[in-house]
Amino acid sequence: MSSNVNIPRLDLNDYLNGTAAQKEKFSNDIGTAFNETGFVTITNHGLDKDLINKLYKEVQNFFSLPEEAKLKYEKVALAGQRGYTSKGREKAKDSKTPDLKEFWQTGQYVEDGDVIKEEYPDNVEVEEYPGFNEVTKEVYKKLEKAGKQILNAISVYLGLPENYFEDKVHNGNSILRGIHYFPIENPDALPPDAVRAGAHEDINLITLLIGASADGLEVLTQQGEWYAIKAHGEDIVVNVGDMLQRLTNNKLRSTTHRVVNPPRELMKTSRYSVPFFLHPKSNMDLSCLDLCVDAEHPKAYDDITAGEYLDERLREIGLKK
Ligand SMILES: O=C(O)CCC(=O)C(=O)O
Ligand SMILES: [Fe+2]
Repeated sequence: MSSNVNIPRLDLNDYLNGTAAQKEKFSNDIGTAFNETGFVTITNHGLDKDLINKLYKEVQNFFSLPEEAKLKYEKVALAGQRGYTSKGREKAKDSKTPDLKEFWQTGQYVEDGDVIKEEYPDNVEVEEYPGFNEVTKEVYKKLEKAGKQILNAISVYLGLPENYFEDKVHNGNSILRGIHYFPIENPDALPPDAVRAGAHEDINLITLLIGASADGLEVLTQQGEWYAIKAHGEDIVVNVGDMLQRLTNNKLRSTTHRVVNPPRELMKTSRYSVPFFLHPKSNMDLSCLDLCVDAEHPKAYDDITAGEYLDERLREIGLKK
C-alpha cells in the first residue's frame, strides 16, 4: 500500500474560530486533499461523544427489531428515501449483487414554513423507540451545520464567495442514513461477489460519516490501490460526492470507496455506520463552474440540475424504478 495517501486530520475549529492564517490553512488543506484523495477526517465537528454513543445505541435498537416490525417502515414507493430499506435492495451502480446491508433514511425537516416542504416526503417515526427519532433529528441538524461550514471552507478554496452554497443547501434534500451490515451466518452460501458495500461513489455534494463501529471502509487511491481508512474515536470522515465533482469539473474528486467483508472469524458480527449525504435543493444548477473550466480542463459534463441527476442515479442503484 502506498504511504503518501493524503487524508489529513483537520480541526474544524481552526476554520470557525481560528486566526486568518489558520482559516486559510484549513481551506487549503481540505481543498488539496479533496483534489488528491477526495477524503479528510475532521475533529471538533460539533457532535460530542455522548451524542454519538446515544445514536449508535438507538440505531442498534432499531435494527434488533424482528424483520416483520422493520418491514412496517419500508417505503418502496419513496425509493427508500425515508424509513427502512430491507436486505438485498441496494447494489452499487456497476454491480449485479446487492450489498450485505439494511438501512434507515431520515430526510430534511423543513421547519421555517418554506414551500419546499411539499417536495419532500415526511420522515418516518419509529414507534418502538422514541429516542431513535429524537437522536436522528439532533444528529441530522448537527451534521448539516458542520457540512455547511465545510462547504464554506471549500468555497474559499475554489475562489467562490464564502457563502456560495448557502441558499442552495438551505432546506436541501440531505439524507442521514443509519446502516447495519448484518452478520453472515453461512459465508459459504454467499455469492462470490457479495460485499458489505460494493465499490461506488456517493451521489451528493459531500458526505460526513460518523466513525463506523468496525473496520472495513477502503478508498481507491489515484495509484489504483485500496487504502483502509482509520478514523480515530469521534472523528468524522468527510468525502466529495459526484455532485461536487461535476460542479468543479473534476477539480474535487469523488473517490471510489467500498466496505469490505470482515475476516472469516468475524463474519458473524455486525457493523454499523451513519453517513450524512449532504444534498442541495433539487433546483441547484450543477453545470461546471466557469472558474473550473479552461483550455487544460475542458468542460467534462453536460449541464444538469441536482434533482435530475439524483433521479438518474437512484435508478442506477436499484432504488428507483
Ligand atoms: O459504512 C461505511 O463506512 C461507508 C458507507 C458508504 O460509503 C455509503 O453508504 O455510501
Ligand atoms: Fe459511500
